[in-house]
Amino acid sequence: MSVQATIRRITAPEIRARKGGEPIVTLTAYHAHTASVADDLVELLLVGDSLGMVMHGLETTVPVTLEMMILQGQAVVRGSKRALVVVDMPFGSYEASPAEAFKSCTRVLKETGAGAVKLEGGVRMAETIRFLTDRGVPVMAHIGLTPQSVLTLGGFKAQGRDEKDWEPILADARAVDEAGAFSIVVEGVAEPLGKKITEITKAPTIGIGASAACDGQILVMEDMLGLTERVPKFVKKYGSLRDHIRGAIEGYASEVRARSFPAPEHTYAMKKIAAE
Ligand SMILES: Nc1nc(=O)c2c([nH]1)NC[C@@H]1CN(c3ccc(C(=O)N[C@@H](CCC(=O)O)C(=O)O)cc3)CN21
Ligand SMILES: CC(C)C(=O)C(=O)O
Ligand SMILES: [Mg+2]
Repeated sequence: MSVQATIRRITAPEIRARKGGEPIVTLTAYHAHTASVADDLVELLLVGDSLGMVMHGLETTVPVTLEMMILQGQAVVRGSKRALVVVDMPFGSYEASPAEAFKSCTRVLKETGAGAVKLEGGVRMAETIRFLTDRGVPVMAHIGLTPQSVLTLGGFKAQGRDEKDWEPILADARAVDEAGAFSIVVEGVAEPLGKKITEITKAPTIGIGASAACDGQILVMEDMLGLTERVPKFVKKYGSLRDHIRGAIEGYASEVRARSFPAPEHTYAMKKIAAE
């Protein structure tokens, strides 16, 4: 058996090679259970810092910590076998310098077993993306609507809906592409801009609220399952888990109240005493 045979995961270079090919199917996952359900149906699982909003009820992703990302990254790696696991770097863990980013990113890769990291920012993060990729850290970039900048942007607002705003976003796309990102998340941009970014980059684009022309798509799993209470405009619900869960809990509650649960098959009988 070759040493390679033990590596069954999809790798960052394999995702990179998908540019212009079959669309790359990706979702977020925060836990072992959701990771294991989705693992063989998607190519890539992102442990998004959106977990702060979705799992913890925070208003933004700003308070999310490296410890939170590492804990859920470990869970997703344990729950999956085949998908490439990418962990979002949280606000404050990578922006100050390439050296600080390297320290935070290698901590994530070592402690979780994930195959890559993602960080937000274009031109301003290009030097860091080059520094990391040159030193063995595969980086997924994230441009357009970058939620960690919500405090300076003044809200989660779609970008590039006026053509005069395109140039800085196109410059971001070029910068992260040339810096060696293996793929680029393009979030919350006008549809023609999402298409244009996809046309000018060598790395595959993963759209969320961007364009069907992107090389792949991502959604927050809880959003598309219909589990999240409020969702952005770009979400399509492919399920209605909230209703499904409520139905199950109503069934349980009524049977507990009627004393019809637990039934005999859910209880332990006494051991039979051997005849004397
Ligand atoms: N559940 C969830 N889904 C996400 O996709 C997601 C998160 N949380 N948290 C992290 C970021 C934040 N994201 C967001 C959050 C809100 C809007 C939003 O409310 N947008 C409005 C206004 C758009 C505008 O004015 O331009 C919308 O109507 O979609 C968009 C993206 C995307 N990410
Ligand atoms: C929505 C994706 C791209 C993300 O960054 C997250 O889930 O945090
Ligand atoms: Mg994120």
